Amino acid sequence: MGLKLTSSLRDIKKMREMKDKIRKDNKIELDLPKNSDESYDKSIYGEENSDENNNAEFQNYKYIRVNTLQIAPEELKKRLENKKVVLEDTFLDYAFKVVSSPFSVGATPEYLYGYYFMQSISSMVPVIALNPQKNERILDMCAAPGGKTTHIAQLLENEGVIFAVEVNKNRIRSLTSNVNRMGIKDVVTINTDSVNLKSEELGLFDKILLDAPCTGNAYKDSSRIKNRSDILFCSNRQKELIHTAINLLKSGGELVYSTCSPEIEEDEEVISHIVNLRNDVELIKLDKNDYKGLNIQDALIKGTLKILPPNEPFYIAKLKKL
Ligand SMILES: C[S@@+](CC[C@H](N)C(=O)[O-])C[C@H]1O[C@@H](n2cnc3c(N)ncnc32)[C@H](O)[C@@H]1O
Repeated sequence: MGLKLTSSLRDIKKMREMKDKIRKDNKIELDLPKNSDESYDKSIYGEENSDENNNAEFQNYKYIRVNTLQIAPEELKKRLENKKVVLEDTFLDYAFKVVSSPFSVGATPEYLYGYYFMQSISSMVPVIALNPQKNERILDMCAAPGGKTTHIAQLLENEGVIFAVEVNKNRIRSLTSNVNRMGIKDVVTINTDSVNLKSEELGLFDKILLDAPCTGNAYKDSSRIKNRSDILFCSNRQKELIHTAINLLKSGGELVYSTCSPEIEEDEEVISHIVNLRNDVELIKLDKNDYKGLNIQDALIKGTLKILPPNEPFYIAKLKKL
């Protein structure tokens, strides 16, 4: 099955307009390719229907993140290997790629015991970039089903506080169920719209993760149809959310912004918007070399990262409140 990653947005004219718009903002450095816009486009998204991409869906989701609150990675590895699951190491000592398995890895007793979470390796990067530390107050603004909330919790070793906010009532159930399954004790779940969160009610945070609602990607949803109005709707919502996020950060506090959409309007443009509009934020540069084994590169804004096929597409940026 070929995966279509091209779209009208990737028209060269459109790319030029977007770059010009971002280029006008002199606060952030752009990492533009030396060659043409078209080759940048290809280098980001790959060729449409290329053979390389055909196996991508398998590669994306067959990763497990070991819940180190419950079991040591080597112990879980041994248990799964005894059941003929073939695992491969990743750049994280607590995450493995599932090369093959005689059964669904979501249907094992170990999964039910909360020993691991299944997610793409790309979706672990925002939490690594956030670098949560014990005893910090952390806000996860768009939390369900909890892949990143539970990842933050294991790094805090149940010593900290995580406020996990989710607007969708049904999805908050899956968040709560994952938090409980994984034996996490320091998460407060809140069912509300994060745009309306106020520091007067919640206090200020050391770190915030804004894993924003987005139009997604063709790897996650091969039938994904994105149109211009969906992308702009998401982009506007993302800009509102990131404003709220900055308001909720302590001075010196840090925010990681991520999406699993490759669209510039939902990625670079949101960061460009906030950095240029507000005087109380600055970009913290992320280093692609910190994520060995992933197909990752600087995005149009240098120091913000784009993860590319065959990994699940993701955009990650980090900001600091001054
Ligand atoms: C990309 S998903 C988050 C995935 C999650 N961070 C994880 O790692 O499992 C975005 C989530 O944000 C929720 N959401 C959308 N708009 C929101 C808002 N205004 N406030 C809070 N949550 C929102 C969606 O319902 C969805 O569950």
